[in-house]
Amino acid sequence: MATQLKNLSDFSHTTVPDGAAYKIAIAVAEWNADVTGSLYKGALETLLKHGVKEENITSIAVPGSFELTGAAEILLKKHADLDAVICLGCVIQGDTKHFDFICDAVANGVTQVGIKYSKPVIFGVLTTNDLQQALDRSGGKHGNKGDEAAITAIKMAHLLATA
Ligand SMILES: Nc1c(NC[C@H](O)[C@H](O)[C@H](O)CO)[nH]c(=O)[nH]c1=O
Ligand SMILES: CC(=O)[C@@H](O)COP(=O)(O)O
Repeated sequence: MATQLKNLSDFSHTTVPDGAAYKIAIAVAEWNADVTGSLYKGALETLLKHGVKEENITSIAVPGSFELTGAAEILLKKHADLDAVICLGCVIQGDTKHFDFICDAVANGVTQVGIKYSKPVIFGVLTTNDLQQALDRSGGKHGNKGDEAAITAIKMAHLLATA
């Protein structure tokens, strides 16, 4: 499987633009808080490492991943100067189809919000079969999806500013 071949958070630091000029928001779901807390820590540290100023980072928490779409809408409607929104969550398969509905809703929802506001809305949501897969991707052997989301946000903000 692809993920067994590499750490998904490996990035060439020379290809990441300087984030000093960008204002970025992070929306993080509280469901599976141990996992999403690690995603958030990784995203925040990565933004700071790549030059985003602490005063230019806005963070909000929402109950679950399903609410991330609403969070992105609220943030971009209220803060027109945002350059990107990072949405972090962890959806773990249970016994019913609820997992499918949440995953589809948040993936499609954040996509539509990004299109609506012409701003990068980054899908940093783990959608896993079990807790171990989530732990492996939030600071474990397969890296940290939060790091990846932060790098993506900076790259897309740079693209928006320079295209
Ligand atoms: N089971 C998970 C949820 N469920 C909650 C939903 O996201 C939502 O808050 C609820 O349906 C009310 O609208 N959320 C996750 O983020 N992760 C899960 O595993
Ligand atoms: C993704 C979920 O909502 C899930 O954790 C809920 O579990 P279940 O499908 O057993 O109700």
